[in-house]
Order: sequence, then structure tokens, then C-alpha cells
Amino acid sequence: MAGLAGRFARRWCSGLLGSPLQVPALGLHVLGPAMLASQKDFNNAVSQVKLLKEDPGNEVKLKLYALYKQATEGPCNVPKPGMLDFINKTKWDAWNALGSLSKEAARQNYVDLVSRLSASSESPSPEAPAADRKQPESDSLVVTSEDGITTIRLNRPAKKNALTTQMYHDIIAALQAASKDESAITVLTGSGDYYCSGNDLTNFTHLPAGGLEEMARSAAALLRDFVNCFIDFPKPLVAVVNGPAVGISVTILGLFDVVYATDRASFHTPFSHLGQSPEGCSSYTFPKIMGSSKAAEMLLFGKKLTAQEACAQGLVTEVFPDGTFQKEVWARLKAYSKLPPNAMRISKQIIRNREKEKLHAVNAEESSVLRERWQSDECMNAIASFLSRKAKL
Ligand SMILES: CCCCC/C=C/C(=O)SCCNC(=O)CCNC(=O)[C@H](O)C(C)(C)COP(=O)(O)OP(=O)(O)OC[C@H]1O[C@@H](n2cnc3c(N)ncnc32)[C@H](O)[C@@H]1OP(=O)(O)O
Repeated sequence: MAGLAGRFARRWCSGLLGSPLQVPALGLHVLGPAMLASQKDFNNAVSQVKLLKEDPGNEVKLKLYALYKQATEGPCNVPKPGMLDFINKTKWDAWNALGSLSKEAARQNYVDLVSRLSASSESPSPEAPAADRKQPESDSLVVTSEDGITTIRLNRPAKKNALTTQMYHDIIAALQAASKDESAITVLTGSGDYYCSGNDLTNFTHLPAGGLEEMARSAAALLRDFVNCFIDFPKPLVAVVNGPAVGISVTILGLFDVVYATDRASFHTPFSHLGQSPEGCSSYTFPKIMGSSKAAEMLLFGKKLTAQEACAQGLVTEVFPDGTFQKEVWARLKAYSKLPPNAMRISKQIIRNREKEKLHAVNAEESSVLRERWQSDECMNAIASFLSRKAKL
């Protein structure tokens, strides 16, 4: 692992929580509001963090880090790291934001926060009915079935529906369930103003114990499984593209049967900008759909297409004015969903089956190339740039 990639991996491996995780495990006391947490309560909370069943996410980890530093060292008085040292700068910013908060108050806030995190990561009590159990991340994906249509909705509008690792798993499960349910048609769409901004680039910062190499291996395996589900999906699969689409949400469109888009949508595959390479079988489907030179402009140079351009090039089936998009599209899908389901499945099989073997081979090759790309300096630099808020598409 060379240069920045190595430094990046090591810094994230050391983690946002750093030293707090080194303290031996002890129980956690819940304190009354009038009492301030003792040093022992604080040490217990520090140990409790290690036992959390769910990763609380970077935002909470930063808060924990800042409170820990404030509680143990007092207000931030170390020099601000340079602009390019974005991880240490983010940590410094979080600590510095606590201003002159006293060590005792920081200790108390740390204990309270850990107490809340521990409570929410505990399994439901034995009395709680199984149906009431909230699955982790489940609200980032909403699956409904109505009028013969199963709709899989990406539901992280504040993050432009960027796909977390959990969402890839949830989409795989949703497609597997939809392939066996009663519905005639399956739809993928997004909540809010975006269809999907592609892979959540912070996925790359959750480094497992095996470091960058292991992260790349498991991401490539997940990518392969994810795309295979689209290749093998047996029923009509429709994308209702409600806004701009980026990255993998664009490339897999070649595996859908029909793609409806609002005229506000755009289609962007900035792989070279990200030091990455095409996935979703787009290295095969795009040249087939739009010809090799138009495909190259998208996949090599990251040319962003308008909805009308994507339609002219065959990637999109039809474009609708944004004002009537939802009404027109759903009316049409409801009518289609009343067609005989077996006839639609069989017709899809005839259209798609002879390509399946090829598509699986393409998917395997693209995933394996990406596994290498994700370990490259080009890719790590691009992600570091996005995370430091210097780069946007
Ligand atoms: C199994 C692994 C398979 C991997 C293969 C997949 C590859 C890809 O999909 S490559 C494409 C990756 N996507 C991107 O590079 C997009 C990055 N995002 C952006 O450039 C911009 O956010 C934007 C153009 C999509 C939208 O810009 P704007 O309208 O200005 O909105 P914001 O940037 O303020 O976004 C709001 C909020 O959402 C966060 N966010 C958006 N996209 C992503 C993303 N892909 N990953 C992580 N986070 C994303 C953004 O950071 C903002 O967050 P806050 O600052 O916390 O509000």
C-alpha cells in the first residue's frame, strides 16, 4: 500500500475514538440529573464504548472524541492541523467547538451520550414482539407493495440517497423478496430531490481490522453480489428516476427493463475523477446501448448527460416534465401491473437469458478491477478530497 493510501488507512485504523478504547471493560452507572459524573463513571463509560453492538457512525464518534479530549485535557489548546490533514483537522474542529466547557461537564456529557448509545444498541427486551424490532438502517430503504407493484425506495434524502454498505445489503434482500412476492413489477426510486448520488464515499472510511486490502476485498464481493441480483432479477424491473443520478445508480440502469426519468434528472458516471473504473456491467451494456464512443465519453471522461440526452442515447426509455412526472409514471405502471405476470416474466427471460452468462462474467471482471482501484493512490486522493469538502462533482 503506497503513499497517501497507506497514510489514509493508518489514520482511520487508529480511529476517531483512539485512546478511549484502551481502557478495560467495566459496567455503566446511570446518574441522576443533579449529580456530575465521577472519574469512575467516566472510565466505565469509556469502556462501555468498546461494547457497543452497532457502529455509532463518524458524527457520533467525533462527538465522543471531542468530549473525551475536553474531559481529560480541558479546552483545545494545540495548534490547528493543516488544511490537507483533513482527519486531524476534523477532530481538532470538533474538540475546539467545545470552547471553554469544563472538564467535569464534558465528563458528564460523555457519560450521558454513552448511556444513550448503549440503551439504543441493546437488544429489545424478551417481552417486545419481534415485529416491533427496528432493523439497523432500515429507514434508509423503504419497501412497499401495492397494486401489483413492489417499490424499493432509497430514503436518505439529506445525503442525496447515497448508498451505505447496509443499503446494498438491504437492496439485495429486497430484490430477493420481490422476485418471489405476488407483485408483477418491481420499481427502484428515490426520496427527495435526488434519485441517488451513488456509493456513499464514507463507506471507504470504515476500515476493518484487515485495513484497506480487506476493505477492498469485501467491497468487491458486495458489489458483485449486488449487481448479480439485478442481472438475475426475473420480473420487469423499472427505474423511476426522480432526480439526478450518479455512479452505480446510473451504471446499473443498463440492467433495468424500463427507465422513466423526470426532465430534472441527469446521469453522471465520474469514475476517472474518482480514480475508479466502471461497474454495474456498464463496460458492456453502455457501448451496446449507446455505441462505444458515447459510452467512452461517459465512462472515461465522466460526461454528464441530461435526461433528454440519456433518452436520445437509449439509456432512458422516456422523459416526463417534472411537474407531472410522479402522476404520469405511476398511472402508467399501475396499468402495466395488470398485465398477465407470467407472460411478462417469460418475455423477460427470452429477452435477457442469452446475455446472462456474459453479464456475470463482466460483473466479476469489473469487481476485480475495482478491488485494485480502491487501493490506488488516485482513488484514495479523490475520496480524501471529497471528505475534506474540497471536491464536488
Ligand atoms: C459496494 C461498493 C460499490 C461501489 C461502486 C460505486 C461507485 C460510485 O457510485 S462512484 C460515485 C460516488 N458518488 C460521488 O462521487 C458523489 C459525491 N457527491 C457529490 O459530489 C455531491 O454531494 C452531489 C453533486 C451529489 C450533490 O451536491 P449538492 O447538491 O451540493 O449537495 P451536497 O454535496 O451538500 O450533499 C448533501 C449531503 O449529502 C452528502 N453526500 C452526497 N453524496 C454523497 C456520497 N456519494 N457519499 C457521501 N456523502 C454524500 C454530502 O456530503 C452532504 O452531506 P453533509 O455535508 O453532511 O450535509
